[in-house]
Amino acid sequence: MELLEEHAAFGGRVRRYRHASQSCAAPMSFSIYLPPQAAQGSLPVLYFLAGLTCTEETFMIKAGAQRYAAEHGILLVAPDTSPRATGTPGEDEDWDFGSGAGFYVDATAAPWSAHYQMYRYVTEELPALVARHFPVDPQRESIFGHSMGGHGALVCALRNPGRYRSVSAFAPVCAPSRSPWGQKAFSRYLGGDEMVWRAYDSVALLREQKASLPILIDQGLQDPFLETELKTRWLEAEVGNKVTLRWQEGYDHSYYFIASFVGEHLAFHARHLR
Ligand SMILES: N[C@@H](CCC(=O)N[C@@H](CS)C(=O)NCC(=O)O)C(=O)O
Repeated sequence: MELLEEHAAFGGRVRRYRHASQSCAAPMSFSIYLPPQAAQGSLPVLYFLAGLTCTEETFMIKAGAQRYAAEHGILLVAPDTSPRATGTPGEDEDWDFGSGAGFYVDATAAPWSAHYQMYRYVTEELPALVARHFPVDPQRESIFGHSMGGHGALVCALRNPGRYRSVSAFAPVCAPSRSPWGQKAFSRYLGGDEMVWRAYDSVALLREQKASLPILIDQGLQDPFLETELKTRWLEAEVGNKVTLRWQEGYDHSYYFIASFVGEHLAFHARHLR
């Protein structure tokens, strides 16, 4: 692992690393926050998956989560949103597909399948790497995310019952199979068979969910993507009884919204990670 930068924050350290990823057959970058308690022993770990156009830096810079992670003694890990500069033709043409838009799936369709293996990266390779290099208790993991990353967090937790103690999301893409962003990404990463898409669709997964899982979702009512892309009302109608969904009046899709509620999300995860 190559350390790219390091900063003191709230008595702990923010670090950014690059490493050779096996899953993505490419270099991948991630940020980590080590709270002050990391000097004393192993801690619970909370993964954050970011949205379209974001990198491993966005959440660490904009969400203001370090204050709360230091308070609760939780280690934060934020991966990049896709592999980059893989040489895949077309990967930099769209802001909502390819680079910065891996959608947390394991691509099965060429040419994307060679590098775009973000589901495996986030659920297997990165946690193993983090456990090897940092003082984490791998039995105490939770996950959260925003927009495309809210979709990713929900899918990772719902597909691995018992693995994550809790999951939360800010403005998640709840039903990518019904959203233009999701349809564009899934048809190119996974191919045209919509039955296959279900394995990465939170509403579909929640319908079949059996094991109980603490799920918190915050959604702003002034979010410009709410009706077209996020399909939160569809989630509420279909499986609303399985999640705690909070509608937040006046809030939009930005990191100002995330920063306003990130403390409550950290407290929610801290309760389940104890
Ligand atoms: N294409 C638009 C929308 C992209 C967008 O809203 N991205 C969200 C995630 S879906 C985000 O977090 N952007 C980064 C930021 O706000 O710092 C843009 O680039 O402004």
